[in-house]
Amino acid sequence: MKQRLLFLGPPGAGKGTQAELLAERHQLLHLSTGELLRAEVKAGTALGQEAEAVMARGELVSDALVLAIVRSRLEGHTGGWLLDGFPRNLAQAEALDGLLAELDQRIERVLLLELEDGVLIQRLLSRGRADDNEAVIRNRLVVYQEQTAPLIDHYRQLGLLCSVEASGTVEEIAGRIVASLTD
Ligand SMILES: Nc1ncnc2c1ncn2[C@@H]1O[C@H](COP(=O)(O)OP(=O)(O)O)[C@@H](O)[C@H]1O
Ligand SMILES: [Mg+2]
Repeated sequence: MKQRLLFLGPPGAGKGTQAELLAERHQLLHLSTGELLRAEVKAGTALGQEAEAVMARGELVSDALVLAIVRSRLEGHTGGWLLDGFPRNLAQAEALDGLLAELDQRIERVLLLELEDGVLIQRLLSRGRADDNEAVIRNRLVVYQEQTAPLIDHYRQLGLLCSVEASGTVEEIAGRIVASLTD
């Protein structure tokens, strides 16, 4: 099975849920930049203080800050990994390429979780995180379309992209993901 993966898709598509499940079942390192940033905010670190207001608006925190977080976790890790919420724009994708070249590793597959906007918004509203109110959700979807969606073509051109229908139950989606990683 492929062991070095990116999860791509809009907020609410289920990246975190599926990434956590897959990581646990296949002993992969799960790196969610959103989770790591929220932990920094909670701990009140300098980094967290810098990120908090940006996250509350649904915008992206600085590429340098996020890259530093990812770098610190991937350096020294030799096994498989699964990145969720990173890269989120082309600059981050290029920075990741540079980091992986240094580590002599490469992305084996990019899983795009696809789901229609209406369902995404319903899922996010029922989740109720601090940045899950309607105005911020709309902004996160705009930021996704403008900054993150261009990564779809980028990874398609590299022959790494695999689309997965992200509707249905957690286990149904997990089944589709595993099937797409073993072909
Ligand atoms: N790679 C990243 N670059 C910049 N900001 C990020 C990144 N990852 C997470 N964030 C910040 O954390 C917030 C929440 O991210 P995340 O938990 O991944 O949301 P979701 O999974 O709902 O898309 C984002 O709206 C953004 O402010
Ligand atoms: Mg998430």
